[in-house]
Amino acid sequence: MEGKTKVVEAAERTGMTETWLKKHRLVYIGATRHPLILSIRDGTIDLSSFKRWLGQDYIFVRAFVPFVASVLLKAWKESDDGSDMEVILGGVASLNDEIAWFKKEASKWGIELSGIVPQKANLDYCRFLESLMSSEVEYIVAITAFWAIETVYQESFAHCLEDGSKTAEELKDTCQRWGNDSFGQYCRSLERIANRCLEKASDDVVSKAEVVFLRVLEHEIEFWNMSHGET
Ligand SMILES: Cc1ncc(CN)c(N)n1
Repeated sequence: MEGKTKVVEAAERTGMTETWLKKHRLVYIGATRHPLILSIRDGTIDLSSFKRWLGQDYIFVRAFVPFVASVLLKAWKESDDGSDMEVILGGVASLNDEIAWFKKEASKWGIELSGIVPQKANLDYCRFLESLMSSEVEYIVAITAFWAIETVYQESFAHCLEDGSKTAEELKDTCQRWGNDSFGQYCRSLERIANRCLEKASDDVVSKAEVVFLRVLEHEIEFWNMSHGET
């Protein structure tokens, strides 16, 4: 009987990310349909907001690299599936391209990246990433955060490329960077890893992962809010 209960619990856990996305729908929409994204999509974006976001995101991405490296290390030590490492390594490779892209894009917009001062929301987000790098944080919790961080950008920028969007030509490259199909597939690979791990995790670890998922969404909203220039 006890064995049967365990099987049922595991089945209920299949697709935990889907459950969370439904449960926290409003916050998820806040993160993926932020006014900055909507203004890119409807062509009304104020370019100074876009440039502020670009400069801050370059700083964020530099801090994101060691976080992803820490997830890779956890996968190597804790994962029961060797192919996780390859997906995460693909993420590291894409961040290498991302950094080069930021430099090129900044020069296109006349932004001096070395002069950017990180804003509070950015520092808070980077500190949060750093807390997840601790060896005490389980792989499952870290991979959940990684999936959520990448997926928010994928869903946000893909929205600016959908039929009917009026995204300016000069911003399409930015939207393509995260909104393209192959980035979408990579996010779904991360989601599959997270779900597979969550299925086998203890209730305690699943709760920790859910809290971290929500905190990622909140940090992403604060991050977009910085583009207003008030923080
Ligand atoms: C804030 C933020 N979140 C996510 C991503 C996607 N790597 C990003 N570049 N910046």
